[in-house]
Amino acid sequence: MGLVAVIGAGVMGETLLSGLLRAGRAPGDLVVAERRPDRAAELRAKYGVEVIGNVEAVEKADTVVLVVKPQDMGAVVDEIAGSVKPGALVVSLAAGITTEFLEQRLPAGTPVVRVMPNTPALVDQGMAAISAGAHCDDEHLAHAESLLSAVGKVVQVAEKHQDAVTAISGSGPAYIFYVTEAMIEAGVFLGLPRTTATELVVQTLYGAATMLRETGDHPSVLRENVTSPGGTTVAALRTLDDHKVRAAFISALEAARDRSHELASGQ
Ligand SMILES: NC(=O)C1=CN([C@@H]2O[C@H](COP(=O)(O)OP(=O)(O)OC[C@H]3O[C@@H](n4cnc5c(N)ncnc54)[C@H](O)[C@@H]3O)[C@@H](O)[C@H]2O)C=CC1
Ligand SMILES: O=C(O)[C@@H]1CCC=N1
Repeated sequence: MGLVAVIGAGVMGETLLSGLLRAGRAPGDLVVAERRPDRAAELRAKYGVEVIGNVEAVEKADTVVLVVKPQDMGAVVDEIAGSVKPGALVVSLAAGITTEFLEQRLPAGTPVVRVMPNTPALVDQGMAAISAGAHCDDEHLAHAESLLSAVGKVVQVAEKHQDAVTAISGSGPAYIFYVTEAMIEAGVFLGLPRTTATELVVQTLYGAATMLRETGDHPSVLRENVTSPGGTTVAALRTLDDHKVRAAFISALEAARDRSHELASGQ
């Protein structure tokens, strides 16, 4: 894999950087480029990594990982294109940005992998989907996979599915945190102390997620097991249906999918 350059170290860039270090990669095997000087200093102090300019980082990197916002991607790629080492792999973690967008701006034949990660990578429980660009071989894909598997699961998907993946697992943690907040507020409304409500909700989510993963049972089966006839759960679920929560989820994820698609055009 050689030297890895992380270009853009905000939330997602730091998540990947910290995961690679946790997985045993030496700080000397990584360089970071970050536009904000205060952030650069923070990362240098926290991780002992070299933080340098975009071009300088790319010049020496065998793998270039782009983690800037989709809206900044065109400017960054135009800046670094002339400095990418022949044979270096370019990996993009940006929502919406296609491999074609990058290939058109990079030297002809540059291998590009598009990745959609998510923030649970911070606790090594990430979910990343990867797609090959036009000049990628199996070795390039394996290389990108090994980078992301340091912080969680990795699946390969056809690039046409990446906007849907972004809507589901890329943005997904936010929906879960939103539901968590709503359940905690409901607990407070029902008179529970906030700390108690929080502990109940977080452990319930963790337990339910663990059941889904460990039993492999369909969520409908697991939900039915909680839903006693004429009981409390069915009363709550009926109210959720009255408020069209299931339909709202479908519309919400459709909006995220569409927004991901729009981001490709720099909007
Ligand atoms: N936050 C998330 O949950 C996820 C984010 N992503 C993708 O990761 C990318 C970054 O997102 P976040 O980390 O959330 O954003 P962010 O705003 O926290 O980080 C972006 C970083 O790039 C830096 N930057 C901007 N222009 C630069 C330049 N020209 N040179 C060097 N550094 C530059 C910024 O200073 C900032 O620190 C986006 O493309 C996003 O679609 C993908 C999946 C999940
Ligand atoms: O909200 C966003 O655009 C990024 C991509 C997926 C998660 N966060």
